[in-house]
Amino acid sequence: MPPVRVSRPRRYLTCAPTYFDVTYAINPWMRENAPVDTALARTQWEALVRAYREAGHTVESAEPVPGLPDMVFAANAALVLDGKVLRARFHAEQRQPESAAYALWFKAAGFDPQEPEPCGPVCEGEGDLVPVAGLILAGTGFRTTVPAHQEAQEFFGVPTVSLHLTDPYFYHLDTALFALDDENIAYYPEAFSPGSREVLGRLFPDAVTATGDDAMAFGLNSVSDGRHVFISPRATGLVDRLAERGYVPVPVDLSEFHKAGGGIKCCTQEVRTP
Ligand SMILES: NC(=[NH2+])NCCC[C@H](N)C(=O)O
Repeated sequence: MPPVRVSRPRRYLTCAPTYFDVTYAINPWMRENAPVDTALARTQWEALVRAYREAGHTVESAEPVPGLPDMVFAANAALVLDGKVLRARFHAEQRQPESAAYALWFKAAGFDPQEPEPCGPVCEGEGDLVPVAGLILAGTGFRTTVPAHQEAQEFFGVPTVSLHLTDPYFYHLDTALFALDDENIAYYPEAFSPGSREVLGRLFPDAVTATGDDAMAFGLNSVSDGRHVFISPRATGLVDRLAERGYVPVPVDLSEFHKAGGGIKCCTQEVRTP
C-alpha cells in the first residue's frame, strides 16, 4: 500500500490570460504551433483556478498588462521563500517589463520585493528555481545563469544546486522537474546533462521519473500540494505512476498554453510565507 499523502494549504499567485497570445518565438514550442484560441485559453485557465480552490488553496491574481502576452506565466516573475521576494530579470526583451508589473502586486500585498540590478544575471524566478528538501534546485542552460543561482543562495541563505538543461524543449527547469512534496521530486532525466542526472540520482534516489512522452505532454510542469498533483491529463504514464505512489492526480488540460511553451506550473507562482 502506498503511503497516505497529506496536503498543505498553499497560496498561489496567477495572472489571467486576458492578453495571452503567441506573438514572438523565444522557445521551440512557440515556433511550431497554431494560433491561440483565446476563449478556450480563458476557460482552461479558469478550470485551473477552480481546481486549486476546490483543493482548499488560496489563489490571487496580478493585474494583466496589455502587450505582455506571456505575463500569464506567473512562475517566472519571482521566487518567494519565507516571505522574501527575489524578482526576475528576464532573458527576452519582450518579457522584461513583467518583473516590474508583478512587483506592483507584491508591494500591494505587503511584500518588499528586492530591486534587481539592471545588468545582473538572467533569473526567471520559479521557472528555473525550485525549492525542495532544504535546497533550491536551480536550472541553467537556456535562461537563468549560474551567477543567478549564487545570487539566490546569498539572498535566501539556502544552498542552490546548479542543474544543466540540455534539450531546448525543456528550456526552464520547471518543464522537466517538479517538487512532489517537501522531500521528493518527479523529473525527466533526459532533459539534463549526464552530470546533473547523476546529481539528481544521488539527491533523490526515490524520485518518480517520467518518459519523453510524458515530458512532451507537459507532465513535469505540474503543481503538487503534497497530496494533489495538478497535472496535464495528456501525461498518462506519469499520472499512473503518481497514483501508484499515493498521490492524487487532478487533471487540468492547459493545451492552449502549451503553444507558448507553458503549462500548469508556469501559470502558478507559489507565495511561501513563514
Ligand atoms: N515557468 C515556465 N516554464 N514558463 C513558461 C514561459 C513561456 C514563455 N513563452 C517563455 O518562453 O518564456
